[in-house]
Amino acid sequence: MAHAVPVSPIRLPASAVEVRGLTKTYAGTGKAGPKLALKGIDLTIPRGSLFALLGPNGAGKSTLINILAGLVNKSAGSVAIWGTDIDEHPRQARASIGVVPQELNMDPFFTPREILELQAGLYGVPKRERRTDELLAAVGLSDKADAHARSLSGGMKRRLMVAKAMVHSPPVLVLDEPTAGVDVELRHLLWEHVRMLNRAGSTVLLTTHYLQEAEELCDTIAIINHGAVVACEAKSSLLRRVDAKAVIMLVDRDLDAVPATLAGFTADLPEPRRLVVRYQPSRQRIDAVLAAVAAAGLSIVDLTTEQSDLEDIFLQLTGGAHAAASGTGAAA
Ligand SMILES: Nc1ncnc2c1ncn2[C@@H]1O[C@H](COP(=O)(O)OP(=O)(O)OP(=O)(O)O)[C@@H](O)[C@H]1O
Repeated sequence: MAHAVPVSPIRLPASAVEVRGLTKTYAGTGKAGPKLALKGIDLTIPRGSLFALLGPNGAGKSTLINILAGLVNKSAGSVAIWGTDIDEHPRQARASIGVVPQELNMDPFFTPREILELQAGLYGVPKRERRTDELLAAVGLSDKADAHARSLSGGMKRRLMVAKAMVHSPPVLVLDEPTAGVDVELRHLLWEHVRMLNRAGSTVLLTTHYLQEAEELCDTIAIINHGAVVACEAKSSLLRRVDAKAVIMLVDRDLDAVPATLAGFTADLPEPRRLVVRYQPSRQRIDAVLAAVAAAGLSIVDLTTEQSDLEDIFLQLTGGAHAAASGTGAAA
């Protein structure tokens, strides 16, 4: 009688990346003394997440990414990528991660197909397992497969870099400033592409100076400042951290001053008919604001509300030492 062979479940790591007590001190050069770039950080990147790493210039983002990529040696602490310790099994750890660097470094005389084939060779991917055509199609470059890389636009080159980082099918993909310097339209295309990769199962870690990019694209956000992690949590919980909302009302008559009925709130009168009332949603309700306006005998003609965004939280957590810009602007 045949016995059923127990099927062993595929073992997936609890988290995509686990960083514990990670420290990096760069040796001093010339007059400059040693630089402590990472101060014993702990960081967990959940499996399947679309994770943003934010921080002002010099915070330590590139240092962290370069350690993950095996390009910079850590001074202390441990790093596991897809469950593999980078010290114990460096090759296996490196095979679990694909890094798209900021600079578009590629040989201009090779074609996208050749670039992907070379990269696959570098990672020892056997010919029959290569997915060159599939990857070119995935990044929308099938029709450029045999064109010289120098003839590609900046956006095409960036997409080719993403394909290049994926030739060895790493479960973790790191994108360093993926949309730096690209126009708004292309940025949206790249975002869509990153979402698609994430839906297809890749854990994506990206660094960005565009706070809007992190807010729109990512589900988990870490902020580092001066080599330390100052926040690492789900975007929704991070956004709830700043407990402040504003309600802006246009009222039916001119006022000389903020009505006394609004004494329990922080209120301004920027124009005779425009009242701005700030409140803390955790302990105050918008009904109370509206009731206080009604109690002053005013009718509301129009009303809008404003909520704190990632920029407020970023500035609060990094000490505002940094001129962040929202919208399409850069935070650097
Ligand atoms: N090779 C190096 N030698 C000495 N110091 C370095 C070296 N690389 C980085 N640093 C320093 O380490 C700190 C962290 O730098 P890092 O490049 O990791 O920051 P970052 O967050 O990536 O900044 P940016 O947003 O400007 O890219 C900075 O003070 C930087 O000057």
